[in-house]
Amino acid sequence: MYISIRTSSMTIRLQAPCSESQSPSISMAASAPFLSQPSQASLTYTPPKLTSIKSLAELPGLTSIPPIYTFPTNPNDQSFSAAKESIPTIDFSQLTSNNPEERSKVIQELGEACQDWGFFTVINHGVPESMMKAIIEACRGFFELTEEEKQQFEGKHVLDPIRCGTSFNVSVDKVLFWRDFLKVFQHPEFHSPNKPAAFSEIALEFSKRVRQLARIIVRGISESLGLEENYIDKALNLEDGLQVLAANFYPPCPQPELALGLPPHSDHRLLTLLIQNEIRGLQVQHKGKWINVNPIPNSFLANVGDQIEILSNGKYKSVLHRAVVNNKDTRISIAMPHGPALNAVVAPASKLLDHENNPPEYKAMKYKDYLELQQSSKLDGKSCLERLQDKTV
Ligand SMILES: O=C(O)CCC(=O)C(=O)O
Ligand SMILES: [Fe+2]
Repeated sequence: MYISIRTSSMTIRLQAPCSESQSPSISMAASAPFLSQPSQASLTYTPPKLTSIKSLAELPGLTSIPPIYTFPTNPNDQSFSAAKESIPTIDFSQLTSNNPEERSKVIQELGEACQDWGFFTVINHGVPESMMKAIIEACRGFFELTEEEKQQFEGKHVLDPIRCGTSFNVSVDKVLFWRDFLKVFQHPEFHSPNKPAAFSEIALEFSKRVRQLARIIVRGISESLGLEENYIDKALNLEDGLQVLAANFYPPCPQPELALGLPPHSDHRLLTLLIQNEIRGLQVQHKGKWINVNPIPNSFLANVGDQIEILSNGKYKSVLHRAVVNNKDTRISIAMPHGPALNAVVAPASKLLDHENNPPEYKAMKYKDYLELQQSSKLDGKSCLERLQDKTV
């Protein structure tokens, strides 16, 4: 399938991926007016392979987006909350406090945040701001590598420890997303692209710190559910838990109202901790309406993933969120999802079940199987989690 893009000086035809057998890249076939006559063989132009939204966004004079990036109905659905509600804040320092009253208060706040929002801002976390900025710049440096350099890291399988690409999964996406990504496994084994040079050192330090935060927050969540502090740690073997650095790059888009960076989805892990540059773009669904998230400097945005929804038997829901794009600035976000060990089986905690009044709502599944299912399917709301919801019990 070919699609045309008009820039102020030429028309470019792109070959869009349309079947699973095609590689996750878009090859550009030239049809600039001055090259359009096949007889002019000497003028044959072999354009570079277009593998990223960054290289498309940087085409000089791009004024419209190719139809493959255009949603049939307005993707930026207008049902925004008029209320001035904002995501709750959790003071991380209180989670590690020796003062039992302070700790029980923050555990309660954490439980309420998980139940009412599924999202919360984490402050006083102790990760130096310079480190947060350095990892964002390291990721920017990765996306700014040449297309050829990045191609070395184009993973083929969802369990490849280093994988970069564009959209979500171009072999299943019907409409492409205005986003490039880099996903790197950080734990139980640390991986890193070898470019840019400083990436590895910064990523190692940053992910260690973030994993410590995540484990302490997960203990707090466990306690807030009325489980033992270490219940989730032990049940899902978090010592070997999967931690991924998932960086998103959203360049300026000439028609931001027609495109999306990421569609509404829930995160499939236990807990994601996200940082972002100063550009807005994330929206969270709350009480059926979308809320714009304002980036708060020096904080992490945490959200509950599908595995917490399963484990809590639906008491804490993984919440839909999406990324919109803009026509001025590049937005970079780094999500650090923390999951169970790949071979752990996730099921509702038995202590939270009562077979008469609170039967299990989700089937048990090995985390590795869930991960493969989610990453190889179309990103579509909570469709993956819904496959586990056992309505027959
Ligand atoms: O870019 C964002 O803020 C959202 C990223 C996200 O939802 C994800 O990577 O799962
Ligand atoms: Fe997400």
